[in-house]
Amino acid sequence: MKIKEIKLHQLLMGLKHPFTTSFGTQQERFITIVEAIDDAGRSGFGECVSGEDPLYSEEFMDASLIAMKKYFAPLVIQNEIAHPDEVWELFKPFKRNNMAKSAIEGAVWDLYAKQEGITLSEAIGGRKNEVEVGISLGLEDTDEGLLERIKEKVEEGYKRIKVKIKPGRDVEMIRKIRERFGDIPLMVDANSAYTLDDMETLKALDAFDLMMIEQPLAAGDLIDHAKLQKEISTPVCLDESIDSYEAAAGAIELGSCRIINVKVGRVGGITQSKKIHDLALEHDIPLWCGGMLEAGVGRLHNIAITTLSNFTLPGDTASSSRYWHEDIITPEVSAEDGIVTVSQEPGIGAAVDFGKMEQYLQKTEVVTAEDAVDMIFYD
Ligand SMILES: O=C(O)CCC(=O)C1=CC=C[C@@H](O)[C@@H]1C(=O)O
Ligand SMILES: [Mg+2]
Repeated sequence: MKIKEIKLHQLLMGLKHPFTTSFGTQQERFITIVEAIDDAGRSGFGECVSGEDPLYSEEFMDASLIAMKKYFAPLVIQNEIAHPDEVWELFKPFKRNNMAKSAIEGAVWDLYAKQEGITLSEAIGGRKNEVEVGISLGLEDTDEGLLERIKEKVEEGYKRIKVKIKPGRDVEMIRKIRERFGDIPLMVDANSAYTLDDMETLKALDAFDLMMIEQPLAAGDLIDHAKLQKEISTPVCLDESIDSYEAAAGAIELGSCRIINVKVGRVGGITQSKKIHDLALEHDIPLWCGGMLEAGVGRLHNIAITTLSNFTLPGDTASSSRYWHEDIITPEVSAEDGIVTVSQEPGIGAAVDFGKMEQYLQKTEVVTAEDAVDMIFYD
């Protein structure tokens, strides 16, 4: 495959409803849509999921944009790529910057699938025609406000409800949810807000028969999570700590978790996600696909990865309309009773709608073959 140029479409999208986690409240989302264009004028799309600030992880959009422009976009233009699995190898000398790598790699995967006339799911090796999805709800100002949101989403049929917790908004809040909604599939995500000093609180959560507790302790930690998992019966699920295949292997070996949330961007792309998938399958660790408040392109990539067999738990990929007044793809992602049907159109399976994108577009930058990877220590 020969990629002629890459466009980086930088969007600013207002969220319909503010999203509050243990580390802050988000009202809008900066998103970069990567468009890789081949000699025949076909386009493949990826989405960069870095945050605006390095709060969820060390990556943030300004840095990702530089990494994409300076290294990863030029590398895929300057090299002939036979299969998208080669992209990770091409990027390998450059450390981390996984979300930037994944955005470029994702566009190459979509382009490859379109060139082959197959769906992205088929290109990855997925088998499902539909996937089950849940919803991730941020903290509300009051527990009553959260209960109202949950009621709405349970009625919409989402297959599980994930709520954010933080110290002071945990045990009592979960008790109220259980009292009101009985035994709905429920999980919590702490975004690394606790330490082992909070063992009493974390143990108290065991009483609520939660599907899992996601990333209770420090981002990157595996040791303390292994200690915690020994003390509680609720499965620990790791998100922020699994930033590579090696981290997944370490977590499995140490017993740091019983479930893994795979975010394609966080682990460096689809090729790495597949590797983690196969490893987890071998060790009976179920997976689900986490969300990063994506626009349509990222949602479609998430759906494609979820079609792999060991993504057995409902993920975060809720309907486009839960986040955006208008998404940038046609048709939008739509969950019916917690089920998303996988499109049979080639590639990501929906059109990027430039008309709709216009309202969010801040800037488009174009990277061509002339934009060299200018490194002092690189030949
Ligand atoms: O996209 C979604 O609906 C999931 C949102 C979500 O839970 C998260 C998005 C971005 C960063 C984190 O706060 C977080 C998570 O930890 O999973
Ligand atoms: Mg999380």
